Amino acid sequence: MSSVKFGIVVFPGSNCDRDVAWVTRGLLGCPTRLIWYAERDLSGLDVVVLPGGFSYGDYLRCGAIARFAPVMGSLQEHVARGGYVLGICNGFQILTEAGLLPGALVRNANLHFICDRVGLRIERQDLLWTGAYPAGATITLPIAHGEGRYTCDPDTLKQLQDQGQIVFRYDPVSPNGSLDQIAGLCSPSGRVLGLMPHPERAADPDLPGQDGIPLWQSILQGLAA
Ligand SMILES: NC(=O)CC[C@H](N)C(=O)O
Repeated sequence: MSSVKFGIVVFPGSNCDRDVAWVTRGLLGCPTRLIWYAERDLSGLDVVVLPGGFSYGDYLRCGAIARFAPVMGSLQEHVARGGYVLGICNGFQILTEAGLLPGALVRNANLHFICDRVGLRIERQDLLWTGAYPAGATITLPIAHGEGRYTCDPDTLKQLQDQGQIVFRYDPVSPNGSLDQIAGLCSPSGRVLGLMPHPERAADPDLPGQDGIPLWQSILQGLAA
């Protein structure tokens, strides 16, 4: 039993909240609280997860409405206090819409929803999220999105590159046309991570892929230290 406390925000239309809870509570044995989007209490949580799904039916743009949910004000405060946030897929989209991560996720280059397993290169091993992966690791994780093509202006891209904020790159090919093969990035402090692939769908020993397991182990190792 680990004492790392996870919160998972549930928006109307989230569909990966219970998958994340299955990993954090079921497999890792960590205290895990599901937090309805209208709540504001994030006290006592180490890591807040924004899960994948179709919040508000993906109307306007994925994540564009969820960013106005009451819980998002508390999430901003959680970040300001130095708390950790993990945005997976729709969660990553919500983080960019909320300005907690730079840039935007727009329609896949082929205009199709892509459900597949993709290769990824892990660019940093010094973060809370990646410490348990071997240096230079390439892994395979599932993706399932229609708006996963990362884009930003040239100055922002240079800043992301210079500050080492790009954590995951598609390798060898980007399935969705993402700028600079970007699949996941972090805030300058490294405490906020967003990624399009789904590490929670590659953590159960009964599933064919388990390359998500080290991401969850990294968090436990980092916060237990
Ligand atoms: N799996 C997800 O979180 C999907 C995100 C979003 N609904 C999209 O299609 O891009």
